[in-house]
Amino acid sequence: MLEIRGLRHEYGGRTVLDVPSWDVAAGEASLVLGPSGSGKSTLLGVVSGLLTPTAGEVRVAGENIPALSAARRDAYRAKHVGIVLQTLHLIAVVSVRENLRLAQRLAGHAVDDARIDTVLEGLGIAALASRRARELSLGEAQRVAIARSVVNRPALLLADEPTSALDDGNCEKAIELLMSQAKACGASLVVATHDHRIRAHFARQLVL
Ligand SMILES: Nc1ncnc2c1ncn2[C@@H]1O[C@H](COP(=O)(O)OP(=O)(O)OP(=O)(O)O)[C@@H](O)[C@H]1O
Repeated sequence: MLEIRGLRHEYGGRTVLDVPSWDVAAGEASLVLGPSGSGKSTLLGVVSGLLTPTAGEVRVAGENIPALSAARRDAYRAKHVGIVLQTLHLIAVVSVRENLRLAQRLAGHAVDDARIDTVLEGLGIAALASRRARELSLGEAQRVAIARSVVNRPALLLADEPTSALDDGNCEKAIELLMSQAKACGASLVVATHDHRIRAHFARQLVL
């Protein structure tokens, strides 16, 4: 699903990311570990097509993402990539359902409330559908962000520090939910973190 070759990224002539070779198979879960500043967010930015690397190939289902035009990269991200960031970026003043409908529209899909209900039920938050995002607890908001990331059945689910703000119980739950949701849509999961608590969940690890 994901094949990286000779990937390098520089800021101001300083190399901040250097990944000679890395593969993630379809449906596989993989952890990217590294201390602050080691390039984890840069790697996810490149894989999601938000950032054009200085050099290298990033193939997703055979397509070299950095070589696509900006418009095609946006379309690729909307259709095939789900992203959960540490800052959840929910739209605070609209309902949970509207947040998910917006994700469907942005991906060019028709609104599908049945799909939204299925995803919310799978995450145990069906009762929150009409609540405004700003009225949610952190744990609830995180589940909504996971729901939004999978609502369009992505091929690739990326999570940047999804657990570092969570206590041990919620940390376990968040990882289990990410894994079960990735499995439910057959997505490859890539979690970038410096949180060593979640290491044991991942057989495959890339250390930056
Ligand atoms: N826009 C930018 N301009 C210049 N340098 C940058 C920029 N973005 C990131 N960097 C630098 O690139 C390096 C890698 O940053 P990155 O955010 O990828 O690390 P990270 O491993 O995700 O860190 P953290 O765990 O703290 O989020 C850091 O040294 C950072 O200072």
